[in-house]
Amino acid sequence: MQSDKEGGDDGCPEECIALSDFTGSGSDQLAFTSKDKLLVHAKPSSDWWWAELHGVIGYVPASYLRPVGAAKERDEETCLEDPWQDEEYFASYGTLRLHLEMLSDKSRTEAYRQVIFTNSASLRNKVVMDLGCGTGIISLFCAQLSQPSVVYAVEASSIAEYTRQLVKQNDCEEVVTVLQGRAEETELPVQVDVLVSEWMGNCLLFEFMVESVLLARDRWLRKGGVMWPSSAALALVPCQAESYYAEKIAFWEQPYGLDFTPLQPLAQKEFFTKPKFSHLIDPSDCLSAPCDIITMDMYTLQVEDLEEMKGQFHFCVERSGVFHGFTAWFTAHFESLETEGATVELNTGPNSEPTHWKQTLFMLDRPVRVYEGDSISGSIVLHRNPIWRRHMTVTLQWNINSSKEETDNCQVGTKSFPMWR
Ligand SMILES: NC(=[NH2+])NCCC[C@H]1O[C@@H](n2cnc3c(N)ncnc32)[C@H](O)[C@@H]1O
Repeated sequence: MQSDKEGGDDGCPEECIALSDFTGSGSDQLAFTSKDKLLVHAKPSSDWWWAELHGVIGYVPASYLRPVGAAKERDEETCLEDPWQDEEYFASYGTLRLHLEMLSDKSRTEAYRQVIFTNSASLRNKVVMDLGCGTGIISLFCAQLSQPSVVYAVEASSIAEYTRQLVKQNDCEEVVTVLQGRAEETELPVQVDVLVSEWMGNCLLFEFMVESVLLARDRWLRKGGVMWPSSAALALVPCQAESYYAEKIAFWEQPYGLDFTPLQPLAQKEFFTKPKFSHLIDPSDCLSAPCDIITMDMYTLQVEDLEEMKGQFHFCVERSGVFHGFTAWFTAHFESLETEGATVELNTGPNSEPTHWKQTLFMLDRPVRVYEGDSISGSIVLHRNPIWRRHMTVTLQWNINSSKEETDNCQVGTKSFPMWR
């Protein structure tokens, strides 16, 4: 409600600077670019403001804006230079640690070899782009198992210098061309028939390397070309996590005969605010059948879709137990180059061979006893961080519909988990 003085009681109109690009979706949202100066006319809610830019007016996400002249956040200072944190990101891939981890992951690496092997005939004379090739393993599989005309192995980190040596060492120079640089800045001489990449991060999206893959698709994949993976899905299941809960919370009940329970709220905040990466869930800890709550079609997905990925779920509790939280993982599918050919699946869930991603555990603040026949329904939102572009926040909202009247379970809950900022 506007007050009678010049500005409103929410300080409007107020000039704000954009901290990051916002492409917006829906006709009433106003798109803008990082560092644009917008005039905020009203702040109807804490999340969405009514603003104007170059004479156009619409809703904008408040978290993307900072009032002109307001003190810059430390994060904002550093992130305006490098919202992608590329320096440390590509430095981490310039050493062998992560490449050793990925190459040691047989499920992951064999899945890509299987894709190349089962499509070897159709890859003959094809032009392939391996985006983020790392040590070049996928490109070497292509050269070793099939006869593509060329594979452009694109790699931004300094490992690319060694990738060139590996290509030479394995007599693949005729086929594989290593291009050092970010895919977004790489020029290829031709369009490609196949764009292959191993871009999946924890919880599928973390690192947001997928944005680079979508941009390369739009720029270099020829009409009718193939994306590998062709699709990907995020799976979720309500679960028990008794040992993790005991390790982090129950521990304080009586260490060495003393009562340390006043530390439990601190422990819950410290250990359960962020998701737990590399969690190995035992299938017996799943309280229901999992479901795919977010699916990504790599042919139609748009970069702006990545700002906010939403999913709904409805789980029927199949076994009584303690609902400690949710576990998430992903599957990726690689369609065949031949019509009617077999699709290859990379499944990082609890019923498949473990991978280096393992699974991701989201712990509730308070465990809830649930019973067979109960249902847990709700929603998940993966909200990309408007400032730190490789990060996101996962917000889970759930309702427990108990099949037993007498239980006093908390029926509704919601929690947001930063990954990592
Ligand atoms: N599955 C993942 N989460 N990460 C595994 C693949 C990551 C590899 O791709 C490289 N990489 C990531 N983004 C890019 C990019 N835009 N351009 C070139 N190389 C890249 C990165 O340096 C690393 O070698």
